Order: sequence, then structure tokens, then C-alpha cells
Amino acid sequence: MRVFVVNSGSSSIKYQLIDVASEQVVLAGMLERIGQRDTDGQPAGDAADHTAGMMLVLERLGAEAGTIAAVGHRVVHGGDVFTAPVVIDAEVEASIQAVSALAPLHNPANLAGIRAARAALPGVPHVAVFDTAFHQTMPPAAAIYAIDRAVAAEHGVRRYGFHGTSHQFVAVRAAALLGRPLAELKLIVLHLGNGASATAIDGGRSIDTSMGLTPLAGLVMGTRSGDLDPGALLHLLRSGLSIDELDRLLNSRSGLLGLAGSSDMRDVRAAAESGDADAERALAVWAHRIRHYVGAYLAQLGGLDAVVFTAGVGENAPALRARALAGLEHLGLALDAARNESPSRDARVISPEGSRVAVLVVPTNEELAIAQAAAALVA
Ligand SMILES: Nc1ncnc2c1ncn2[C@@H]1O[C@H](COP(=O)(O)OP(=O)(O)O)[C@@H](O)[C@H]1O
Ligand SMILES: CC(=O)OP(=O)(O)O
Ligand SMILES: [Mg+2]
Repeated sequence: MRVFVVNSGSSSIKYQLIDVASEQVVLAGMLERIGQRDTDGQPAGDAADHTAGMMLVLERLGAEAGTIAAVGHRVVHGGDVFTAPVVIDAEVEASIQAVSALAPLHNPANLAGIRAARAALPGVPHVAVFDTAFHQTMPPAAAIYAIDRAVAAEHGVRRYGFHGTSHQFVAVRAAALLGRPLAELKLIVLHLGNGASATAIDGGRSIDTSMGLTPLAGLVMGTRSGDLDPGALLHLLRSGLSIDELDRLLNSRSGLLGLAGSSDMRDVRAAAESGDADAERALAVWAHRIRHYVGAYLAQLGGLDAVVFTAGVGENAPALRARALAGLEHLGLALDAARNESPSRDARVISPEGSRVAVLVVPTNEELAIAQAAAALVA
């Protein structure tokens, strides 16, 4: 079965046509800078909006469009309505819309992509696969924030967690690599991309994760702050920042960008290596926050079989993996330098032979996971 996977972002549409049985990517591409205009107001990007973008994608698909059996959509926030992938209808669209304010960088764009794709490909089922679904197994103690319970219930304020499709996919592959059943493994998965999150996985179930009500909490990200004292928000609001300014500050102007002037980890690393003190400090904060979660999740799991690195930074930056785990040798967490620095693209062990805790690199593939989930649902 061939599934067309759409990851519709605020300014981009990434797509792949995947043959699920063979895991082959038949065709892949991306539209960028959707909706952007130059200083004269002329369209500057690949498409004027998501609808126009999807028509362009359809043109690029050509005759292949006729081979699509289902469309799988990445949807970041599913609230507490969705615990598994669903076939999209008007009601599902409305539920995705209802939680859009909780993932302002993601859900509105996901929904625009869904609407455009359903209009462009009306004859096949469209399946939503949610970042939040995997984390719905979290125990209440991990999901609940200690605020007035009536207010929390009225506004749906709780921890949801994100990147679940990736965390789950990587956990399954980690178990295969270790040659042990996932059901008996305690794992910490570090998804370190532009967005970043850590998840504690016990027997294949998410028991805690670093993102929260929104994808803003937790680790230091490209442009997002991760954790900070909620009192800081009150202080900034009282100091005169508007709500929109505060939103932009925390979601779009913080993280590596705020600390070091670039949201791209490659730039930050290069700057740190050439002696830039801000970049060096940004890396120190980044690594400190990761260790904070590794320690916390080791305690919540009550043991640990493996720490797993994935996503852009986790898969590609040996020196940063080493930096993230520096000083944790007493927990049995160590890297084998040669294994860590191997240029291999495959899932692999990077801890020394016989380590108490394994350290792994496992490439994530959210598109394949979405294709598999959509195929399983419509089969
Ligand atoms: N070799 C590398 N060294 C350090 N960082 C890298 C490397 N390759 C990619 N990255 C970083 O990975 C991040 C993007 O990760 P990715 O998982 O592709 O993000 P997303 O899917 O959220 O766009 C960027 O910060 C990029 O700089
Ligand atoms: C949820 C999230 O942060 O996604 P991304 O990493 O794609 O921004
Ligand atoms: Mg990503």
C-alpha cells in the first residue's frame, strides 16, 4: 500500500509518497516559504498559501497521485480527544481546530494542510497521526500540574507531550537493536532536533516527557525557551510586554537563537569552537538541561537500560552527544569515543562493550511511522 505523508508546517509543506510494505520512499519533496512576500508585495515563496501549495504538490505527483491509497497527516496537538490515529472527517477537523491555540507554531499549519489535501485528494481516506497520542499513557502524577484543579479542568491545562510518533518509533527500533523485548526495557529517548524533547519509556509506554501543555516546555530548542519559572512570565507581562510579544519571545526568539544568535545548532557549534562566549554558554545551558531530564527520568523509571539519541542534533553531532552526557559516568552512562564518532547512518550502540546502561543512536523517521500508522488504520 502506498501512503502519501504530509507534514504541513507554518511556512512549509514536506511530503513523501511511501510504499509501506517495502518502506521505500517513491517520491519526496518540500515547498518552502509559503505565503511569504518580498518588499514589493510579490510572492517570494514556493506558493501563496497552503491550498495553492497542495495543488502544486499534486502537479508534482503527476500520475503517481493515482496510486495513493491513503494520506497520512502529522498533527502536533490532539488534546485529550485523540489517543490513536483517526480517519479525518469534519468533526475531527473541528477537534484539531479546537486545540490549535495550544500549539500555535504547528496546529494551524497542520490544519491548513489537511484542508488543502482533502480538497485536492477527495477520493482517499486522510488519517491524522498525533504527536500527543503516544503520551496519553502518562500516569496522572506526571500529567497533572499543581494548580487549582477546577481551573485546570476548565481550560484543559495538563501535560500532553509531543514528538510521540518519533519517541515510539525510536523505542521500537532501540529494542530491536538491543535484541530484547520492548516490554522489558526502561528507556530515555532524547529527540534533539529543532524542537526537542526527552521521554521516559517504561515497557514501551511513555511515563513522562519534557514537553507540556504546549511544545514550549522542557529542553532548550532552536527558537523555544524550554523550561522557565512561570513567575518570569508574570514579571515580563507586568513589565509591559504584550501577550503577543511574550509569545514571540518564548516561541520564536529564545532557545539557541536567543542565547547565541542562531537557531541552527551547526552555527552555534561553529561559533563556540571559534571562541564565541555566548555560543559556548548556550551549549552549556543546552547540555545542563538535558542532564537534568536524564537524571529525573532515571529516577522516575527506577532503572535504565538505554539512553537513545535521535533527530537532527542527536543523530549527527557526536561532540554534542558527549557533552550532553558528560559527568554521568557514575550512573553507568559512558560513550565509546570511536563508536560515538563513527560516520555510520545506521541505528547503533555508542557505549563501550559491557556498559551497565547502553547509549544508542537511532535515526527517527516520523514520515515512515505516519505511513505505517495510516496504512494499519485503513487496511
Ligand atoms: N552535523 C550536525 N551537527 C550539529 N547539528 C546538526 C547537524 N546536522 C543537523 N543538525 C541540527 O539539527 C537541527 C534540525 O533537526 P531536525 O530533526 O531536522 O529538525 P526539524 O525536523 O524539527 O526541522 C538543526 O538545529 C541542525 O543544525
Ligand atoms: C512538537 C514539535 O516541537 O515539533 P517540531 O520539532 O517539528 O517543531
Ligand atoms: Mg522534526
